[in-house]
Amino acid sequence: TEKTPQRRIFNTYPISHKLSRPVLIEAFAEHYRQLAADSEYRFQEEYDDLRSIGTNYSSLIGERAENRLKNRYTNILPYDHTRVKLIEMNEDDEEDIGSTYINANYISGYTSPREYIATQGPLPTTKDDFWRMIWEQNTQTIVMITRCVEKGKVRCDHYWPFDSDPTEYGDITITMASESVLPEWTVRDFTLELKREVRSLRHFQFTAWPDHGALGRTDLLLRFVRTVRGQIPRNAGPTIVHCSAGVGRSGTFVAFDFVLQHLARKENKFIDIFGVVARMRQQRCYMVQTEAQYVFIHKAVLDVLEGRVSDSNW
Ligand SMILES: CNC(=O)[C@H](Cc1ccc(NS(=O)(=O)O)cc1)NC(=O)[C@H](Cc1ccc(O)cc1)NC(=O)OC(C)(C)C
Repeated sequence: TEKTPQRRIFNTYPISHKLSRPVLIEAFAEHYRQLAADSEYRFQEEYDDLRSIGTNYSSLIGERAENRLKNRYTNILPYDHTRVKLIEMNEDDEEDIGSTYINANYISGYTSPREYIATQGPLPTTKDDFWRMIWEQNTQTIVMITRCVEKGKVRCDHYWPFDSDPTEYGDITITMASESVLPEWTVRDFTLELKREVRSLRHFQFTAWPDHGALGRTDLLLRFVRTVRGQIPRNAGPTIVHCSAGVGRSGTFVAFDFVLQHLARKENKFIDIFGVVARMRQQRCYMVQTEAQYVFIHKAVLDVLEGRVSDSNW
């Protein structure tokens, strides 16, 4: 009998497809419409395809018994391969991994492989380590996307001074130089001092985004991201982005900031939100933690492309 021609069936995407799904910018509106059709069926499908990405990476240091109390949530641990290591404090020869541990990961961005550090909201027991990380990483911008207490639950320690009195966090003295409270966010300027060296840092706290919820208004996120992006010093180390767990709202902020930087370059003809989130998921677990946040990123990008919200860089 005539041999049936062998049809090669790809039951698994080639790796490149699995981790990226670029869309022509001029076709993005139609792409969004298709994903949103039938009660967002294809958004759900695409978000489900992200679930397994990154789950093969280990979090052995975060799982250690001596580090258990340094984690805010039992299920949100930093991957070993991208975790931020605090510089050794003791002189002993053997490495004391516990003294170098903080629940934080480097996240690559549009201009640098360590453009951001995504981290949990500090705990009372980790806020000194948090400031130590900021000093060691030469961070000059903190983006906080949570309130300390939401719906009666503590989401983050008040890890900065309550007033302008200099306050010590370990070896570092923090002084609040100014505080500007706006309807949706607060901007604070701090000075940090260690062994007579003084540095400055700007703290942006977005206060209008409930945990596990979607923000709803894309113009708010756009204005906030642009405000922050426009004030990050060029010579600074990684920008710290945190919420309560450092994955949902933080991941949404980072993804949108990345895409806006990408769109600002006219030579770019494609946009790959799936690929941006997939890459972040290989660096920190659950980045963009809900499907609603994933849809929200798309809606915010669509609104920018269609001019419903103005972004002068774009
Ligand atoms: C869905 N909620 C969670 O997964 C949170 C961690 C978390 C993730 C994301 C966010 N949003 S944010 O990243 O935007 O801050 C807040 C909190 N985890 C907990 O509350 C976990 C329970 C849990 C929930 C879901 C799960 O799959 C596994 C374990 N509880 C927990 O860690 O309990 C403590 C705080 C008493 C130690």
